[in-house]
Amino acid sequence: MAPFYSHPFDDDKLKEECGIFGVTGVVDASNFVALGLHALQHRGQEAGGIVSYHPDHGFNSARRFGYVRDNFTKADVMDTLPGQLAIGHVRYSTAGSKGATAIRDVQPFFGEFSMGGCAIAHNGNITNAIALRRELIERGSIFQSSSDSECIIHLMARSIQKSLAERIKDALRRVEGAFSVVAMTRTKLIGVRDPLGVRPLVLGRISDHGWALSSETCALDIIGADFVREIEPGEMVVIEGNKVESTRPFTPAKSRFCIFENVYFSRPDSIIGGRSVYETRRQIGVELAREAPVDADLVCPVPDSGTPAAIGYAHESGIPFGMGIIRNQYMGRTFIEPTDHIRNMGVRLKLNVNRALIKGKRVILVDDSVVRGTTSRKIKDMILEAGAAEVHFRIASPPTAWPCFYGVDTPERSKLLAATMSEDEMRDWIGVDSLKFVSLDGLYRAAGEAAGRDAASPRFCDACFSGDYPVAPSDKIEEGFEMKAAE
Ligand SMILES: O=P(O)(O)OC[C@H]1O[C@H](OP(=O)(O)OP(=O)(O)O)[C@H](O)[C@@H]1O
Ligand SMILES: NC(=O)CC[C@H](N)C(=O)O
Ligand code: SF4
Ligand SMILES: [Mg+2]
Repeated sequence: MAPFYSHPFDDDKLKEECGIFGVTGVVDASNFVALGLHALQHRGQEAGGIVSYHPDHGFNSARRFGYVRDNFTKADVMDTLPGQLAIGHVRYSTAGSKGATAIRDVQPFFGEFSMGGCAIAHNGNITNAIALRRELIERGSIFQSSSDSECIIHLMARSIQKSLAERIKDALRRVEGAFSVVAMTRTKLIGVRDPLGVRPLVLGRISDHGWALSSETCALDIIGADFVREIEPGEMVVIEGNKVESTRPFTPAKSRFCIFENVYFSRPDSIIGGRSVYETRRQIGVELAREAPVDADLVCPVPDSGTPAAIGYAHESGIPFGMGIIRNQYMGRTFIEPTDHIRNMGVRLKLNVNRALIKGKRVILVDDSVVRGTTSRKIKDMILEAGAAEVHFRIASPPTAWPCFYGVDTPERSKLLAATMSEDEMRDWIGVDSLKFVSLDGLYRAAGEAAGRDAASPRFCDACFSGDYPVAPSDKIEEGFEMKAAE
């Protein structure tokens, strides 16, 4: 077991991933970044950081555990981040330390080079980070953190290229896995997406003088920026003044955007690949209703992430939609609790049954995913206890049977319910009258692929459902992870 990849929450369930944001050409850039990160908070709640540059004050940074709103709204912090160029990161760890344990793992990372400073914020996960770190340490690099992302800074330091942008290219050509990166030098804002474009990254325009790079379009909306376009898979943009220069540093590959962004990670008000995430989710519900109908009295979402799919299911089936489960908006995320006991309680604290609506009804519950099954089991107990006549689960993604190695912190394979049980066994284990998942083809149709999944050349990464990993997770294979056998 690699020491810097293990932590006490390793049995936890599927998580979001990081959010990255950067702006240039605006006064008080760090305040824009704070707003952008606040809009991306759903992608990472462990910690956040901002780096800014001002010609008189140089590079400054602030990194904090916890929410953006609790850290980057205070004058005593924001006053230390002057300048018209800034980037930021909200973290959900996939490598290195977890939770609020090591501030040195909180991004952006910064390096001082002969040609000036450079800060980097990374969303994704480097699948050869252990091998790279080993090699870099053997060759003299002194790591400051346990994060995979820090490899990028050290690879840049070893590059012989003359400009920082060229050094970033050199570094990222050695990196395997998933990366969307926002970086800054003294004068440039830089955005890069890995050749498969697994993680999102978009470009926005602020009035006629500024630019923004963001994980999702919802964070452009919050600062009133206009969405210009997506950074394309394998593309690097270097923004200086009013100029956006685009290059393709990597060997071209067919893009494989993460399909789970559509199901769960991205905010429903974001636009991905020209489609509204909300609409895709609603359409998954429509597909589910066609594939897995059931006679019932009420369709209820597991809020919030199951809501658009439940709306689609109700519409397509003609069964009334109702809020049978109410979410306490002030509850923190369940993931922060360290033990199973408290985590299980977390579901109770966060979600409560609307008894008056549920009593005596045959209820269809729609959730986005089943990972360990903890949530489904708790909710079923709550619904039955409130007097439901029947409980049917409909899930807006196929069974999650494989871990993600590209920027989402999934449990090891043996802890995934679908890795060890058939659909019927899962139904019995959760204890519901019926349990059905949308098919992979149905999910692709909902995401805009009318013909379903093209097995020879799938449009998305769907490895957590299919076991078809577009990039071999070499570190994990070295640790003993077994890939799915060829069919
Ligand atoms: O099968 P499990 O291991 O319980 O995991 C699946 C659940 O985890 C997520 O919800 P979560 O409670 O993490 O957060 P959410 O509020 O974003 O839906 C997801 O939306 C499912 O409801
Ligand atoms: N979820 C992410 O994108 C995480 C980025 C990086 N791998 C980290 O653990 O900090
Ligand atoms: S394995 Fe799943 S969660 Fe990870 S990138 Fe692929 S589709 Fe997304
Ligand atoms: Mg949920």
